[in-house]
Amino acid sequence: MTAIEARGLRKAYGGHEAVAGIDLAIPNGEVFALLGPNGAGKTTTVEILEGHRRRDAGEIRVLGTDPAGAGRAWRARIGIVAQSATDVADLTVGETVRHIAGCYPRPRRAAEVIDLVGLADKTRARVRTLSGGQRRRLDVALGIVGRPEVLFLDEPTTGFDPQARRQFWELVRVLAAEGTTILLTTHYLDEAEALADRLAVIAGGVVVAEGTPATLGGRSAAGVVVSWAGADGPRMEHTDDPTALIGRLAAAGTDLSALSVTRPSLEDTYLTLIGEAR
Ligand SMILES: Nc1ncnc2c1ncn2[C@@H]1O[C@H](COP(=O)(O)OP(=O)(O)OP(=O)(O)O)[C@@H](O)[C@H]1O
Repeated sequence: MTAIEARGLRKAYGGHEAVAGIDLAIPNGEVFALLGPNGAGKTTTVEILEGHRRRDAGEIRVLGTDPAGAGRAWRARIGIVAQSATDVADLTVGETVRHIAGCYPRPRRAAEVIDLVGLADKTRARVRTLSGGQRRRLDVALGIVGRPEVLFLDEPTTGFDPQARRQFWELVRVLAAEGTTILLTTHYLDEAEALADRLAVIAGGVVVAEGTPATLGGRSAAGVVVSWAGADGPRMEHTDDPTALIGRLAAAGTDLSALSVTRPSLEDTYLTLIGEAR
């Protein structure tokens, strides 16, 4: 079954079309990343799919339901980590998570969720005393406490230190292994590469490329760069056939002790796609 489906999605603010015809089809259990520069239309798309923003046109189904008219039962199956944190009253971390857990029919245990996001030692701390990254971890806890079938993560790791990001990646893998469908927006290409089964690049409100991290934008078919230590200093060559090139170098008695063969990184591919879309 397709967990998230959008066809011909459009949304304009005043005269500006922020989302200009987006199609998405995300099967159950997939981790899907939306990439794109600031203002590309990612958050608008995600908020429409969450049922938090009206669309101008297009067909949408999330868990088989149009989010625009969906009720409490549907909402209980959805988890949201929005880009801007929701204001919470002057509660502790533990009270906040327990309070939100109470809104769901079959929540995770609050202590388990707090532990999963690495805030166990902050359970009794007031939310207003948390650091930015700790506050973001709490947002993630609130997004997953209801045991959602579909989880929307809008730039979830902004402000995380490197260790917290790795812990969060592990958490996403656990949720994915449990069968959660996850739609993630991120500006971290390493995050998309580490987590996403598939990804789409959005620019100017349209999808400019879609694929797996390995194949996006023809990445797997793109040539490689072979570099080695030449007699007169470092040498490099672009080639589609590294085996033949290295064979020729070896036959010519070239020193290959510093040989390297590299494909364009996901970031290289992304920047090329964004550049072409301008
Ligand atoms: N409430 C609003 N009113 C007017 N314009 C808006 C509103 N929300 C978004 N926009 C505009 O729509 C466009 C898309 O914004 P959106 O937030 O969807 O982009 P994004 O891809 O999520 O960007 P970022 O990476 O910066 O979060 C931008 O030009 C933005 O200025």
